Amino acid sequence: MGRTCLLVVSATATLGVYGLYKIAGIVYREWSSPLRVLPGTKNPSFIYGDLKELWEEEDKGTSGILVEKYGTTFRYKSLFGISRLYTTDTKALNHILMNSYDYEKLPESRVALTNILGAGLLVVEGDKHKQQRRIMNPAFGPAQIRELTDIFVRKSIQLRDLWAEECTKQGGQGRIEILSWLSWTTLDVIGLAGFNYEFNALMRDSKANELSEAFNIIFQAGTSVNVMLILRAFIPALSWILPEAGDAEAKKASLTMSRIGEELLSNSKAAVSQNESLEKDTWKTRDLLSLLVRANVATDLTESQQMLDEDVLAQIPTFIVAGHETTSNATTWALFALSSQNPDAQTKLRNELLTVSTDNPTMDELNALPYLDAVVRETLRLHAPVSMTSRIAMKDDVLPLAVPFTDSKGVIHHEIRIRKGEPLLIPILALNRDKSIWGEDAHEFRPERWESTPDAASSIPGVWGHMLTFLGGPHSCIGYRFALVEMKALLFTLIRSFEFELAVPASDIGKKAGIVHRPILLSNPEGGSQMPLLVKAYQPPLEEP
Ligand code: HEM
Repeated sequence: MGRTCLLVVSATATLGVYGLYKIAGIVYREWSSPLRVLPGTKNPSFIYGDLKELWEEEDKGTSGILVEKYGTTFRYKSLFGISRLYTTDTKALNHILMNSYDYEKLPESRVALTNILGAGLLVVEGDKHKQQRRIMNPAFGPAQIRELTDIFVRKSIQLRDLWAEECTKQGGQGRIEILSWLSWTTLDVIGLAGFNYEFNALMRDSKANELSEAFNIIFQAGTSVNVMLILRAFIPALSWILPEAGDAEAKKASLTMSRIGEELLSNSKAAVSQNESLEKDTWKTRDLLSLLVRANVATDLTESQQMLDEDVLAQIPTFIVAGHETTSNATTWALFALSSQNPDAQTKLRNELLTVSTDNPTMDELNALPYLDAVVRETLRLHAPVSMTSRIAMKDDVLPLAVPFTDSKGVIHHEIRIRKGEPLLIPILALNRDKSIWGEDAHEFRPERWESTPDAASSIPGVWGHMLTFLGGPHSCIGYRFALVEMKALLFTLIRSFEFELAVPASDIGKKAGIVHRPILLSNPEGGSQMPLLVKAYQPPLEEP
């Protein structure tokens, strides 16, 4: 007993000393932080610092207010008063994004996602990222997306017909919760276009599909990553102390995902090798996975440059995670904006879309519609589904600034020193809504602004559209062309067929910040993510006799 007591006391003492050592390290790092020269916020809370205000900005969709208050580059307080950098300076962000191997994604989120998804493109860094990106880039090129367009259109038409039935059932005008429907549609699309798999998510009566069920268990009904998995990635010891009740179920789901993934991969391989012997015209395998399998065996790659089967497999859940809720939320926000923020734009868009004589447009026909393009751009600027992301500096570095700042001694600084290990925010939405770039009406939904893009926007280091919505640099969204054409196909089909109105007062629509920004009803936040619209078939006006 005496011995056990001694052991407990010495273990507690060791832990105590270790704790003090760690705290002293944090205090010293803060005291010696090069960020101390930056103008700083007032630190409203010792525990939360400015985090509550930052999250509130995200939730209320008022991104950019802190920038208006403190300028382009400032120091905010994170938990327990630790200083962090906040910058919308385009030169600094360009430096971070273009040198993406010196500014990696946070290890905590990478570990959590790797545990769930495997080492797919969303989580790998360094040489492995370069290798995967090189092999996968061609599968996301314009020619490939052109081939996939009829899947986008087919699924949009299926959704249109289902909404028409709903309207009829409800006596003409239907109250439809569009977010769920769009989410089922984009899941079906990514299944077919991503790996030739039919989720049948839009067929609500059919038995839940095995893969989507497994996926829902792991991702809690597709809304957010399992918090416990993230916590255990942060603190691996938790797996020992707190075996989670749903663990067995999650493991089973994970095994189901792996088994189906392996089947899909072997089907893809078989189809690719069969097609290799056919004429190019009869080439049938156009889904992303098959293109990836094909690129992975390309003759200019040595065996060591090729991706391992397990890495190819990891791309299946990666496509689902990255490409499904992002696009459904973006399309939901587009319909919200056209219903309540600018209903005239809805009419103008419909008039343009009705000039097309087919219900089955090609990618080129969709891309030739200027107002549709402007509506998609304006939606992705004002309602970027991923509102911010983060990085961590892998080495000491210096960030150049386009807009210098003045410290408390009146010294002007044209750059900021960054220490290895410094976490950094990339405020996507704040930059997309920055009044100094977009003008005083930056918070308004005005597709016409795309008739002449402001000069200042050209300095934004985004891969597409003078905005950060798909980020920029080597880690930018590989699926942006896919998302754009899918959104266009959906809007084309739905706006031609229906008239949309918000089913609740606009002031009741809020945003729930998360990895993806989702709409909620402020009057009923417990009701979860939703966007109820009143939908009725569009009736063209009668022609004058
Ligand atoms: C409107 C729809 C979409 C938006 C707003 C969006 C946004 C983004 C953003 C902001 C990132 C960078 C995240 C970071 O590095 O922190 C990203 C990465 C990525 N996205 Fe998308 N995305 C969309 C649709 C898609 C689609 C349809 C796919 C696939 C079919 C896809 C696949 C990916 C992948 C694989 C990455 C990781 C790329 C890398 O790190 O190299 N995304 N996306």
